[in-house]
Amino acid sequence: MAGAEQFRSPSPLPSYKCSASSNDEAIRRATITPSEPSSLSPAMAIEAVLQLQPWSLLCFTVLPMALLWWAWRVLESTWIIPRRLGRALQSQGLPGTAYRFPFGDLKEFARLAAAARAKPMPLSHDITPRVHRLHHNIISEHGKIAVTWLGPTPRVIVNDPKLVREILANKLGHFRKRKNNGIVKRLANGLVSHDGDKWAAHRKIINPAFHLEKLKKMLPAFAACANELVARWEGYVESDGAKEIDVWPEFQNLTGDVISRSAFGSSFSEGRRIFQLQSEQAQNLVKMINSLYLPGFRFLPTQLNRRIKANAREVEALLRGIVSKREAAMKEGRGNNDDLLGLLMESNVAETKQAGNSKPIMTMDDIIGELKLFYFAGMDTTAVLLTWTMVVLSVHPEWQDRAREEVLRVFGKNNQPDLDGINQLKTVTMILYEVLRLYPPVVQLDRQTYMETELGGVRYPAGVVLSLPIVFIHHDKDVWGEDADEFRPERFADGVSRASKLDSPAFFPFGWGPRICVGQSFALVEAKMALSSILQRFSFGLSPSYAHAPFPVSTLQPEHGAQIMLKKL
Ligand code: HEM
Repeated sequence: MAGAEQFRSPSPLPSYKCSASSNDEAIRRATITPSEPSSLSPAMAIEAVLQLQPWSLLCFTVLPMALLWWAWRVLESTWIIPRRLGRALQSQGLPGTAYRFPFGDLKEFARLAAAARAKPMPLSHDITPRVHRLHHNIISEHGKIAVTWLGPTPRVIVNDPKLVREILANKLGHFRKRKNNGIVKRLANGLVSHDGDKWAAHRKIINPAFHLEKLKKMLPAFAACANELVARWEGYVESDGAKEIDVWPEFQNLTGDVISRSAFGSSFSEGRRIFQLQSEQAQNLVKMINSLYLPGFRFLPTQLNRRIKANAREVEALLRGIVSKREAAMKEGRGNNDDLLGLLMESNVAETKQAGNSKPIMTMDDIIGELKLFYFAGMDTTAVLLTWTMVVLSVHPEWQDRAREEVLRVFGKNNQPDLDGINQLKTVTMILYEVLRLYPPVVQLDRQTYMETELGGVRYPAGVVLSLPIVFIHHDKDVWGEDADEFRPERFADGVSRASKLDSPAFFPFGWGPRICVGQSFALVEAKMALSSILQRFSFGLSPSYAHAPFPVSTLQPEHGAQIMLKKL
């Protein structure tokens, strides 16, 4: 830099270079040679800094300090804290791969993930070797509780159902959800991203909208979507032949439509656009996670980031329009509260009144965040449940026949399934539970210790990430018996709590405790309605082109689709 001079300041101020032309006076006062260090008093240094031009102040003081602070935070979170946590766990003799910090397991993980992706597996319900292979290997080597590192983050894998229940029940408030990264929050800033009082207030408002009694009002929406699906399939299939259909995208459309219709009633067509955009956003998110994703990368103007932003803006605008219209209608007494949005707004008003607040507990932005989340949390989860059910019933035609017999007995061949009838479907329920056990849509839950806590005889410091691999618990022979990898719906004949060998439940497809899935009844009624409509009209089997490849993306999806041969009955 032309004409630059140096001055040295006493600790803690670092050395600076500044432009003499713009700061002559400040530099004259502050410049000292190494031979006269004692002549700079702290007051002089502060005065010198105060006299710098704003831009040089920024360049030579604020920016370096910010950089130093950022570097310290990175070092702290990627090295110092993880090492401390890892050492605290090792010192208690917790088994695992704790010494392979930080890249040993990452390399192993990449190798196993590549091997898992390379080829489909034989059609077996034992999917654990393919899904989360790293955790699978660690558990088989080190037991039900083990430490590992995923990159710089130490994790404790907890594979014991009793401890999983204890963590998820969170009676003492020692555990919290792992903080979402910013992208997930931007896609759906709702219940899943909240903690503490905000979560509790939102959950209290949202719960009533999903009560079984309220779902009755949404049943026509469920039925309309199921009818559309089967009518489309009937159009594909010739009357005497069989037709191959990839049911995975079909069910994604169905579940997106169901949420649009049950959330927005008459504004359904805008809802459909939202669900298209949200699906694309979910795929973009996966692309982002699969690419080299480093903190801060999301702010770069890459094509993917621009697309994500544009989508988010459009979804936001559509939702804002729908909510504003509904607010106006409610003020004029024309509000419709037969759909999720109406029920949510009604519950918001009631809770706000009860709390004696002048401002609504959930703001417009909050409501938009929750609506986005319904798509994000409710679409692919239910779509994969239906997809794996079709695959499994194709492989086990005897159960397909039993389910069809039950559906025909309850509804006949042509009658529209209703809630009373749906509640009588015992075999269908057992089948869906068994599919949720073998192919849980959410394969793993994460929690983090919020404060030092004891669990199963080990003291965990605050900040440890706990991975709860639901998929392994659901396939554990100690829990379910030697036939754990087989499809045996009859194990649920006496309900969920009697299904395993243990005397307490070990079935967590919807989570457990206070944060259990708010939409579980919604999802099950929706799945039963769709499955009943399909069983009433079609028989089905696997297509020769089907390749079994369960793969965990955000949910446990069929990597190469789910090609099913449909035949009209
Ligand atoms: C088969 C279908 C579904 C499965 C397997 C499923 C699974 C789950 C699981 C495991 C959780 C707990 C996450 C945790 O504890 O960290 C959860 C939470 C949640 N689910 Fe679902 N879900 C399904 C359908 C739905 C539907 C249809 C909706 C809404 C329309 C929905 C909305 C939510 C919401 C809002 C949460 C957050 C609850 C909270 O944090 O308080 N889910 N779901």
